[in-house]
Amino acid sequence: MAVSGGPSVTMSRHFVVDTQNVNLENPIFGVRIVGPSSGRKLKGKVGTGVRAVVQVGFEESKRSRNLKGLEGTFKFDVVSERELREKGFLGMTKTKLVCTIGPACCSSEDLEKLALGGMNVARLNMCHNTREWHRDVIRKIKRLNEENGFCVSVMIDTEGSQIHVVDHGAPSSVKIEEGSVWLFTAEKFDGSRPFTVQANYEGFSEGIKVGDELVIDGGMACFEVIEKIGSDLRCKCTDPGLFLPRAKLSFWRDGKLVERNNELPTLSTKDWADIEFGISEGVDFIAMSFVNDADSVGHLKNYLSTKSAKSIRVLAKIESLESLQKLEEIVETSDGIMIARGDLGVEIPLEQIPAVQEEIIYVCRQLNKPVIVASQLLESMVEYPTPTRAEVADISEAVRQYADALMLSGESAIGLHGLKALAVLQMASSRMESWSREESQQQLLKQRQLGVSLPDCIAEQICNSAVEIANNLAVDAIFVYTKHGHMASFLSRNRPNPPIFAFTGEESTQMALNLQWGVTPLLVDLTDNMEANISATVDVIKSKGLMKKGDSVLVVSDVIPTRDTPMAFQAIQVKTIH
Ligand SMILES: Nc1ncnc2c1ncn2[C@@H]1O[C@H](COP(=O)(O)OP(=O)(O)OP(=O)(O)O)[C@@H](O)[C@H]1O
Ligand SMILES: CC(=O)C(=O)O
Ligand SMILES: [K+]
Ligand SMILES: [Mg+2]
Repeated sequence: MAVSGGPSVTMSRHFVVDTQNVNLENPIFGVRIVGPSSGRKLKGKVGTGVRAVVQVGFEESKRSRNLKGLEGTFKFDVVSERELREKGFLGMTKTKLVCTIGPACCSSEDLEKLALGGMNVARLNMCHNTREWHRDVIRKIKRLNEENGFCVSVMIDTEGSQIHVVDHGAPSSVKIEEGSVWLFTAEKFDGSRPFTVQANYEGFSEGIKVGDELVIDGGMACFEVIEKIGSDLRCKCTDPGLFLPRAKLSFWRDGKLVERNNELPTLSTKDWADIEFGISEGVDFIAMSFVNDADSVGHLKNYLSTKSAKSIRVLAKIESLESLQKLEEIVETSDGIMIARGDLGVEIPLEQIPAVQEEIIYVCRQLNKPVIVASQLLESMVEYPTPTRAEVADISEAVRQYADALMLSGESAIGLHGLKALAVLQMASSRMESWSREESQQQLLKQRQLGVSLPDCIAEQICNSAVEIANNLAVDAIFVYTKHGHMASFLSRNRPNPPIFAFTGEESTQMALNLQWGVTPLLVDLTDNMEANISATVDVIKSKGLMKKGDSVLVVSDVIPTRDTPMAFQAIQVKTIH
């Protein structure tokens, strides 16, 4: 969609940068609008070849005269390139897809199919399988990225500490009849002992009283505690159902959860060993299970920086009652959030999950952290080749709420139709994205100002305004040049209509941005000369035939101070392609 002959716009209106909350210690701060005749206010139609520039900085900066050429060139990952070629800018999917890798999809061929199917992040759940198995999968993914031109990030998900069943006397599920009496113990037993269940943690019954309710997997079956013998519990089934392997145990009293995770560390000795493993294998994300407070997240982040692994992003999994109570501080401290609805449903009544999900997504957007909606999105597809209508509605709701990413668990890890499930995720999210656009439901967020320092405030406001401009002008794409990904992430936070192409010189930034809504991260050697960076990247896309005359892009760049440009500034430019 070219802007040539497009809507008449009063450029100056869009470029108002809200400086109300900015601490204006520096009096030279201001907005400069550069039109075709520099210095004059630009008013009227945006036509082909017209370029408008807004610069915000501490003072008008000197243009670098050192027009060095671009050192390197960038490569599209094969999936983004194909998607752009097939569907055009507006057709690119915004919602990111995470797939859990398990025995059903761990061969190189399977992983390649998932990558081609749109997997942005591969998740390895350290609860299962051996470290050697995980290492093998990580290396296969890295090889595919390198040799086949994919861009798939790797996430490990810690096992965490949780009370669950180790042994219920059978390899798969066991039926629980109404009225049957079972012994729950932490002691290991050999072979099969009927009506006996081993829990993983010897303190599992601490503080539990006769009369408490024991709930299996958030409602798969219920028991009443009828006797306490030492630390063992004798329980009578009040609501029949099933024990699955690793079934989770929660205790309830007077309709309220008996909170108990405090006794267990968020990161166990095994988790620390898995984290070491993740660092040595160069993973991009660590998802921390059963986070209860911000301190544990901060602790892991500090640890990673002492290990020179600061670029690994830490995602806090929200799956306990306690984490909900401390949501804001956890979101603030972490690099992103996973709404782990599976375990969350064990800790809070199921009917609260939809509202809690919406609230978490809202808080994450406010604080500008990527958020993944996880678990049971397409549960029926573990077995069946088509989803239920309710599942499609669930996916659509998460997309409508503007979650950054959706995650498959068992659907890809052990399911019979993992690839199909991925296709359903992509189709359903892409449909809802375009619907949202058509319905123009995208009002700008009533945003909280996040920046504290003046440069941070400027970057944030620039991105908010840039998205408004991009939507109003209906540009085809937004280009952002970014080192650490902050500007790209602020653009994504505004959920713009056009796709965001984030050019970065840092591989860790590229891999981290893989999780952010609407962002296609591209690795490129950036020089200090932003004009040269812009024209070189545009040239590459043009030379691939992915952009044509009349297409328009909005460019957001961050010029870092150098000897030639001693002042840092950010600029928004709208360019049409000749
Ligand atoms: N690496 C693996 N090896 C074997 N089975 C796996 C593996 N990863 C996942 N699975 C299987 O897929 C199912 C769903 O996987 P997933 O990791 O999402 O479980 P989960 O219980 O929801 O996650 P979490 O333990 O983090 O709460 C698991 O129950 C397990 O049977
Ligand atoms: C993903 C996960 O950990 C859960 O849903 O519990
Ligand atoms: K886990
Ligand atoms: Mg979980």
